[in-house]
Amino acid sequence: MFLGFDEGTPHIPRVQSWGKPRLTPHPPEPGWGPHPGSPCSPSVPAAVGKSTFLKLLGATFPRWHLVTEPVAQWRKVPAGGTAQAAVGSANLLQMMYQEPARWSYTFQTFSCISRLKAMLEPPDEGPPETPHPVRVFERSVFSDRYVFAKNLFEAGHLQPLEWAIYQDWHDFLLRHLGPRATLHGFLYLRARPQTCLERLRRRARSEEGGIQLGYLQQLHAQHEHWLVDKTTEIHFADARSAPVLVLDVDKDFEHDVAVQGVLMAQVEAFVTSLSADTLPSHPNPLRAGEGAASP
Ligand SMILES: Nc1ncnc2c1ncn2[C@@H]1O[C@H](COP(=O)(O)OP(=O)(O)O)[C@@H](O)[C@H]1O
Ligand SMILES: Nc1nc2c(ncn2[C@H]2C[C@H](O)[C@@H](COP(=O)(O)O)O2)c(=O)[nH]1
Repeated sequence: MFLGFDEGTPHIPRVQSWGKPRLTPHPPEPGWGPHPGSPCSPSVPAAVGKSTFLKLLGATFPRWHLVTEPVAQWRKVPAGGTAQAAVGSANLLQMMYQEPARWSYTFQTFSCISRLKAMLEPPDEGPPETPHPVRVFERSVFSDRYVFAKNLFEAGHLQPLEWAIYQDWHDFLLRHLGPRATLHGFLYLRARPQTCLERLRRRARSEEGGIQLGYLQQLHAQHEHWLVDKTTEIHFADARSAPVLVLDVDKDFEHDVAVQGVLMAQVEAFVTSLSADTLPSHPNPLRAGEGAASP
């Protein structure tokens, strides 16, 4: 997940999501993803519990703007020149899992662009007295590149030429978007690959029936290299230096109010520290009545 503060909206931080979620704040700088007032995003392997976690964030911090992953778009891409998704649509997620060597590059272009669109979309206008103080993205353009695309390349599903082209346009777009594509912090929802596999089986999404533990282990390792060991080469200074909050979600937080309280308090403290570090003149984005549930 990525966290950020909303760009252009004073007093709004942003965050990104994980493996799949992220956070960012948006004022002079963009991104919860990468910057204060820009977004943040959670980063997580598949089926770690991002969506469940985002719902909890939404219930605890109702004024935060949460941006979910556009997985529905990937399952129904308008195809054959028709704009009617119901007639003539392609399930790109399924195609990528069934024939990764053929469809991985196409998938990564579509997923990355759909993530960028979500990031650049201004948050819904609320009443002026209740601006969104924080934006959280379920996953980001950084997970797209430094987890999924990198992993597909290393697994041999992206050809060296495809990987080079992907990185070229990814660099170009992010450099030109500058602060608009920045995230202020990352939430890393960490669980054992075996736990993710159990949750993935429980979710039972038809396209994911063939996913094996080995694939989730690869995604887990990519997250660890990027966010914990810091051995992945990150080509953007803001993303490289953005703070990371590692949250242990291996335990069942879905049905445990005490664990939920602890997690929400950790996120609240992290976002507060982001605002202080990255937005010196930025008022505390967490206002009365918006605190996390007590542990
Ligand atoms: N902490 C948790 N403990 C137990 N089950 C969970 C937890 N988080 C999610 N789940 C369950 O695991 C499945 C996948 O969760 P979901 O939030 O959809 O994952 P993601 O969005 O990361 O793919 C769902 O059935 C959900 O109810
Ligand atoms: N090859 C890629 N697959 C991706 C990417 N982002 C997400 N995904 C897959 C993983 C899941 O099967 C599904 C939705 O994710 P959940 O987080 O809900 O488990 O999409 C990507 O960039 N590349």
